[in-house]
Amino acid sequence: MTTLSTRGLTRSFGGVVAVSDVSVAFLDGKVNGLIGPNGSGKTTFFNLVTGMIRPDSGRVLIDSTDVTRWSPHRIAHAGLGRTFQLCRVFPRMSVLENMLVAVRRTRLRELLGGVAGRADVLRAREWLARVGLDHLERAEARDLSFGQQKLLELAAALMAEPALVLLDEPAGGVNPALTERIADLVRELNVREGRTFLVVEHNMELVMSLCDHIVVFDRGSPIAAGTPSEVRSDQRVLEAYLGV
Ligand SMILES: Nc1ncnc2c1ncn2[C@@H]1O[C@H](COP(=O)(O)OP(=O)(O)OP(=O)(O)O)[C@@H](O)[C@H]1O
Repeated sequence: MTTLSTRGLTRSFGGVVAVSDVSVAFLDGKVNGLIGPNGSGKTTFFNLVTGMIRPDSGRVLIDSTDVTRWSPHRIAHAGLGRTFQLCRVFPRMSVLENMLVAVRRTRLRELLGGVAGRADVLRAREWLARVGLDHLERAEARDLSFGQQKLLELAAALMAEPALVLLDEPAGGVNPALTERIADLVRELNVREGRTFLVVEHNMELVMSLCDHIVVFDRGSPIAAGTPSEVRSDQRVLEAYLGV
């Protein structure tokens, strides 16, 4: 099990405090949700915990290890994988190559010039089959639909076998059928393999049906946390969304 928590995490951009004194803990082995109105600091929070940007103050902990100033690469090695809101695949590489690059990025040996091993190719094909993209392994990533690219990005993140997976708007811009496939995959990876998820998502129906535990941000800070039904009936959450 891998526990992600923060203590007093803070980050400003110019005069805007995007993430303000955030101390939260996510639940091991569960699907955690992070929701909040536009601009409430969710993506900045993701970027802070994955080492993409540095906090002004505060700490990020994986289990009891302080990973606050670690590089994204080192944090990935500690078991934390992620996808991006706007999806990051290599457009001119094939689907299979995208999967293998993901492995190489996490392994120094291969960065220094190795060719992907047979075992990696087999594993890549297994993941592609699990996300339903195996028939497209030779296609260039840019020829996939946006939803398929998101599935590819998720499959590539899974090549590193992360214990904890952060998904930034997995359903954003994705059609309902692919959204359902992504949701099924998250459930399966969570229930069968015990992987922990942290999902930022604007699709409330999906968040409420997928997540066990939800943290709600407003103006850079958590204002509520609990089960979907607890959060849904919380007055502060309703006010934040209605902008009252
Ligand atoms: N690189 C940046 N430079 C300047 N301001 C930024 C930067 N990144 C984020 N912000 C500001 O920080 C605040 C939080 O933004 P952030 O993108 O983290 O929110 P969010 O909850 O992910 O929003 P959304 O739901 O729209 O994706 C916003 O006011 C945003 O304008």
